[in-house]
Amino acid sequence: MAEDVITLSALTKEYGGFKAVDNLTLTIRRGEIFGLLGPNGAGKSTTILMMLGLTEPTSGTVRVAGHDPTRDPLAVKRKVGYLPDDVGFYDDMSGLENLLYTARLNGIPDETGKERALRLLERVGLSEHGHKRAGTFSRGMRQRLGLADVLMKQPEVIILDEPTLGLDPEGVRDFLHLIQRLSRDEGITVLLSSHHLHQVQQICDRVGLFVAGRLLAEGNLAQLSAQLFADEPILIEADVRPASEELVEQLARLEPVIRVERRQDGTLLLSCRTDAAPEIARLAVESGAALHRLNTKAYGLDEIYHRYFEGGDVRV
Ligand SMILES: Nc1ncnc2c1ncn2[C@@H]1O[C@H](COP(=O)(O)OP(=O)(O)OP(=O)(O)O)[C@@H](O)[C@H]1O
Repeated sequence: MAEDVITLSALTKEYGGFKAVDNLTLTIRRGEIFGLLGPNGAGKSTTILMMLGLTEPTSGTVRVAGHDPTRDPLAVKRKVGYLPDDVGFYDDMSGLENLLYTARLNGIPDETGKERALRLLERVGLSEHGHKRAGTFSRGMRQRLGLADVLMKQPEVIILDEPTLGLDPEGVRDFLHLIQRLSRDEGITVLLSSHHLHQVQQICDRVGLFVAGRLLAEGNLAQLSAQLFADEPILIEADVRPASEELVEQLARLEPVIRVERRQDGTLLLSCRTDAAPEIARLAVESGAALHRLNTKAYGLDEIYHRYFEGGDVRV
């Protein structure tokens, strides 16, 4: 069993009476890439700030790399690299000079610092640009330089807050794969916050879904679906033409049917407790409509995305 690197127990942060993070319990293991996923305002940044010792929990405990960030923020800072969504560099200095500056701030000897900086520039694909002023770097280059920067102190854990913000699709893909390679090659634990389910899912071993300060589910995609849709396990797509209002109402009244949704392409999507396909087919045909297609499908990424990230029906 792998060692736990980050442990959050009943962690809560209140601002006034408002709970930005509500009773969060979560464990992240060494070498894992964990995605902290949730729509804006879900409490991701607040959780990260508590892990870094930059804000104090109202209640509950945090341990990161063997330390309590509230009591010993410096010990955590030595072992944890943090990449905010917009990294600040000295724009008049070159990429390499920025990394050397970080080396000095972290008490790394010049010789070691230079070797490390050159190796990291190469790792993040910036060796050709190391001598250019950081101010001339594109958003994607800045993010890669930011990654090299947090790796200078050889952290055990890196925490990335919305690292793909503002990158184009190709930049997003390259950056995510770079994180994945670094984690695999160097055994670094990665915590990545994002509100892009599709992105997070590409590289994370596990994700935790946050909504309104609470962790609704965690695990890989199949586990998330199982937790989120436990009480409505069957999804049926029906292509019925025409699907009159009256038919939709009749379908919604069927005992196993929890909800009926009319999709943009005109098809119906029915969430059911049990497989109601025979009853759906019967009602459709009795209504005089043509039944073009009826199939059951598994809950997956799209359903999770639709419900929790597109302002769908959020049940907290
Ligand atoms: N210093 C603060 N004072 C009062 N409320 C705050 C403070 N910081 C955060 N909040 C509130 O706490 C909630 C969670 O914010 P947080 O920034 O952690 O969310 P997030 O998931 O990181 O979202 P985003 O992606 O928008 O940053 C929000 O409703 C926010 O307005």
